[in-house]
Amino acid sequence: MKALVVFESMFGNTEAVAREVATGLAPYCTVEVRNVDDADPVVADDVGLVVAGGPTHAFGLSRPRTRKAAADQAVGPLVSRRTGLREWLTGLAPAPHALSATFGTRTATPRWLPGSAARGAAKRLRARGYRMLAEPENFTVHGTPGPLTAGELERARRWGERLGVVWAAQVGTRR
Ligand SMILES: Cc1cc2nc3c(=O)[nH]c(=O)nc-3n(C[C@H](O)[C@H](O)[C@H](O)COP(=O)(O)O)c2cc1C
Repeated sequence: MKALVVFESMFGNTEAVAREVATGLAPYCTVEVRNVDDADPVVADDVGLVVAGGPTHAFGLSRPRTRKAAADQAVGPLVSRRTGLREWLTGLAPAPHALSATFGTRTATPRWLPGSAARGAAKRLRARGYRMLAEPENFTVHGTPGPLTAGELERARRWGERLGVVWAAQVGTRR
C-alpha cells in the first residue's frame, strides 16, 4: 500500500512539515510527497492513504488573492506557485478505497485567531466521500513567513508515525 502526501506551501514551512509526516509514515508504507502544483486529481488505485496539508490563510484554505498577498511578502519565489489545496481538493476524484488525513500550518500568535486549513481540507475531503483516519492537525509558525515553532518538525514526524500505526491497525498494512 502507498500513502500520498500532498502539500501546498508558500514559504516552505508546510513543505517541511509534509516531509516529516512522510518520514514518520515511511516504516508503514511507500510514501510519495507531492507539491500541489504537480499533484494528480486522480488518486491511483494503489494509494490507500491521502494526506493533505496547507497553510492557513484568512482563517482557512488559501485563495488566489491570499497567495498573491503571500507572494508580495516573499523574498524569493513561492514553493507552490500554480495552484492551491482548495483548488486541488475541488477537482479531486472520489477514491472509495482511500482513507485520508489533513494538516495545516498557522501562526503561533495571536493564539485566538480562529480557522485552520486542516479543517477546511478535511471538510472538502469528506464532501468527496473520503473517510478520515485522524482529526485534522495544526502546526505553528512564527509570524507569516516562519520559521516553524521549536519542536513542530518532531511533532510532525510523530503525527506521521501515529497515522501509520492507526492505518496499519485498520488495514493490516506494513512494509
Ligand atoms: C495572506 C495570508 C493570510 C494568513 N492568514 C492566517 C490566518 O488567518 N491564521 C493564521 O493562523 N495564519 C495566517 N497566515 C499565516 C500562515 O498560516 C503562514 O504564513 C503559513 O503557515 C506558513 O506556511 P508556508 O511557509 O508553508 O506557506 C496567513 C498568511 C498569509 C500570507
